[in-house]
Amino acid sequence: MADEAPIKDARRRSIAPLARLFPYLRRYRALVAGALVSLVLAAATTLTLPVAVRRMIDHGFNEAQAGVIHSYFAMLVVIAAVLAAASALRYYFVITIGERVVADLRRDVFAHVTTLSPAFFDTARSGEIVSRLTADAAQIKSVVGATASQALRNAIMAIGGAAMMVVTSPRLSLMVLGAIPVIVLVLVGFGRSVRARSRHAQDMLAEAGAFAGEQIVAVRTLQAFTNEKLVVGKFAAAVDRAFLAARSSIKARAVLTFFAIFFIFSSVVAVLWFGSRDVLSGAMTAGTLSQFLLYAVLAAGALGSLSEVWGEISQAAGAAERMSDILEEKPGIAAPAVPHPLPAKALGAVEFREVSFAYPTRSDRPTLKNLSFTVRPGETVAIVGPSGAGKSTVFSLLMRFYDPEHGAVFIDGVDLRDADPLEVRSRMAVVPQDVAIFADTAAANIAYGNPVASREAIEAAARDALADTFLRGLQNGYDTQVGERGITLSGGQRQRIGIARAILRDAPILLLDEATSALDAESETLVQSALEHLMKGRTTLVIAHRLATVLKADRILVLDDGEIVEEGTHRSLVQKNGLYARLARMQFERGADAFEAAE
Ligand SMILES: Nc1ncnc2c1ncn2[C@@H]1O[C@H](COP(=O)(O)OP(=O)(O)OP(=O)(O)O)[C@@H](O)[C@H]1O
Repeated sequence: MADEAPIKDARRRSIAPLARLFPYLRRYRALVAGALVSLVLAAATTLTLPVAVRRMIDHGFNEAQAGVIHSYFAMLVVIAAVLAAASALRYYFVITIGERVVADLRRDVFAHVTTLSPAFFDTARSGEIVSRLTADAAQIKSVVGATASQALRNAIMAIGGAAMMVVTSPRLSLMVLGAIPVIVLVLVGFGRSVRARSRHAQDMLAEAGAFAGEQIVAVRTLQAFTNEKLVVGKFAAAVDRAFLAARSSIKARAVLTFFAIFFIFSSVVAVLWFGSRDVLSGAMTAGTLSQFLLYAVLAAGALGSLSEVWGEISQAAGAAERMSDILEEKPGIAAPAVPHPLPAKALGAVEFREVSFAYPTRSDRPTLKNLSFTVRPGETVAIVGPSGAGKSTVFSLLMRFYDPEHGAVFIDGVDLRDADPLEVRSRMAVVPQDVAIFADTAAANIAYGNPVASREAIEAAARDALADTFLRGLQNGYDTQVGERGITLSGGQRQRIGIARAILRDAPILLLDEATSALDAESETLVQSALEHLMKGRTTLVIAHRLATVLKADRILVLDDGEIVEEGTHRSLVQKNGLYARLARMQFERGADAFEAAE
């Protein structure tokens, strides 16, 4: 690990990551060709101007050749028209390419992020990933869309200008040539420091963005704990750090610009000084000196802007690298080359065989220890245990969000590691404790369980989940916007949406994580009835927090510290008077009467 950092640093300094964009550019060959043609045309037209100027100075300004000067001006107008058209086309092609490429890149990065396993998200901050999709992508867009073409135009102008300088006066050109190594050295030296600083600035900005994102998502908690001042202070400090980092990068760039322009123009002045002596001695015409000077100014200006543009290009290289880092992130969980198909007719049998597991972020502490149990098709098994016992982890392994370290998990006799995770998950429907509601219509939220479901199917699922009545009561019924920027649903309503989603998914295995938050009696009855409907004919694993649920379960597994410590029915476990009996007395207080009755 230790020697990896310098390699990465060396790689970071280069603009090589931009090469990752070539496959995207290749898709739009016609646009790229159009951009290149108009670019070269614009540069070539500009390069003809000094010749026209020399001719006007040497031949134009005397009475005898008044006709010639008219035709020269007419030609200049034509050149201006070509230059204008070529520049406009270049703008169109180049900006379109930039937008197109970045749209593709954004889509690919987002698509890739959705394939990454939860282990990646355990350590990555979602705000940072969003910043890759927005800030970094915007930076790449400006480079692909404008800076790259500016760089190319300046390169053409610099090379073309230099070539024309040699053509115009080889002697003066030689002098300029002497100055170039000095200039290049300065540019390269400062360029490095500018890039390092701007990368740092970008990192700082991403950090501030991630912090703000986190707080905004949790704004209710933030306000409830009246931590506005604290949080604003922290954000202000983060923004200030980003500003200071940006200022240091700007300073370095300003210094770079000073040296670039000073060196380049002072060498032009020196050349002019020598050239003027040649004109005085008659070795050169005034027009030729003007032509040489104009080429020198064009070439020098182009070099100067190249140095500026270079900073932006390397910034974008940093952005491209961060985006490709995400693209290169291999999903920890992937289908094998030849996935073992699950039986065509799903049974819904589940088995954990000697499963041991530790989260990658806490590899020293096993969360599940040698866990073995089976669930027969159609059976309802409740998992009960103290907080942190590993109940949710069992679900995560079953959905193959993580792989066990030892042992294996089977569905219908197939080891999950041999199957395609998409197929495995498509056999399951999950109702989590906290149902995620997306900013969309109520109908679309239910259809998340099966995006191709018909409107009738959605409404039928809502009826079965006992959500139909309250949905119809909303302002626009099923088409009411819910979630962010829409109406907020109550806990019980969210759960029933979650249940409707699971009904629509119609999967043979059902994973229920009962909400711990207390619903009022009426909501609870509704949710319970909806669940009963959902569980019919399916294998159900339920993390149980309610007496009604454990009473109905065929079997109860009692989990403690990653191990099954007891197993049986409510009655047998209460009689055993072990951990379950203790938990039941504490957890099921609300249903105390029923509890007594069941005993
Ligand atoms: N993504 C994660 N990374 C690291 N550790 C985790 C992760 N998720 C859970 N844990 C840890 O694993 C242990 C088991 O967690 P799990 O969520 O499975 O417990 P649980 O029985 O479902 O608890 P609760 O009833 O409180 O939800 C806990 O100690 C928890 O801190």
